[in-house]
Amino acid sequence: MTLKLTDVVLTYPDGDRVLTALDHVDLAVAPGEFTAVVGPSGSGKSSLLAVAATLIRPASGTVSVAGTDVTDAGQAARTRIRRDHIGIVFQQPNLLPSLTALDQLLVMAHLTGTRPAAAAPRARELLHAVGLAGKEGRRPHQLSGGERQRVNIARALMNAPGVLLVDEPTSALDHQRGERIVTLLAELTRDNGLATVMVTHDASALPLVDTVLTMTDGRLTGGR
Ligand SMILES: Nc1ncnc2c1ncn2[C@@H]1O[C@H](COP(=O)(O)OP(=O)(O)OP(=O)(O)O)[C@@H](O)[C@H]1O
Repeated sequence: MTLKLTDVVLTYPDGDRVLTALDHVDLAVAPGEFTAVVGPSGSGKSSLLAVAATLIRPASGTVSVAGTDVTDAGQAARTRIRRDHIGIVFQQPNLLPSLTALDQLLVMAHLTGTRPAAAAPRARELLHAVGLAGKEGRRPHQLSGGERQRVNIARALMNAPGVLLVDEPTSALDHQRGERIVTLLAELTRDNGLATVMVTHDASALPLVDTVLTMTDGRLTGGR
C-alpha cells in the first residue's frame, strides 16, 4: 500500500471538551487506485486529507506513506516526505500570479535542488499530459478556471509523488469542465501508478473512481 492509515484518531480542542474529527479511521490505497471520499459537511474529510498529507499528527494510530511509517517523524522529515512522495491539489488553484504555467512547475523542481534546464523537459511533458501543450508561457490570468486547475494538477505531479491528495477539485468549475478534470485525474492515477484520494461533493465523479468511501461523523465506511 502506498498510503495506509491505521486506527487513526484525530481530536481538536473544543472549549472544555474535545471534538473527535477522525474516529478510528482505517484507509489503505494501493498504487494506481483512485479513491473518492464523500460525506456531509463537517464529517472529517479535510481532516483526513490533512493527516494523510502529514500536515497534522493524529492523537493515536499510524500513518504510512510510500512504505515509511511517518507517524512520529519530526518536522523536517515530514517536509521531506511531502516534497518527495505526496502531491496535493486544493480546491482553488493557488498559483503564483506572476509566473507562467511552465515556471509554476519549475518552482517545484527547484525545491528539490533540480536546475530549471534539467527539469524543463518533465515540466513540458506534464503540461502536455494535462492538455496544456502550447500554453506553457501563459500566466494564471491568461488561463481559464479549468486550465488553472490543470496547471495545479501538473504541478502536484512534478516531483513524481506516489500519493496524490485532492480536495474538491471541481468545486470552482462547471459540470462539464469538472468531469474532464476528474477523468484526467483517473488517467493520471492509472498511468503513473498513483495512490489517489479525492474528497468530493460531486456525485458525477463517482463512476470514474475505483473505490468510494463515506465519512460520517469522523467514521470512514464503504469500499469495493
Ligand atoms: N482547526 C480546527 N479546530 C477545531 N475544530 C476543527 C478544526 N478543523 C476542523 N474542525 C472540526 O472538525 C470537524 C471535521 O472538519 P473537516 O473540515 O475535516 O470536515 P469536512 O468533512 O472536510 O467538511 P466540509 O465538507 O465542510 O469541508 C468539524 O466539526 C470541524 O468543525
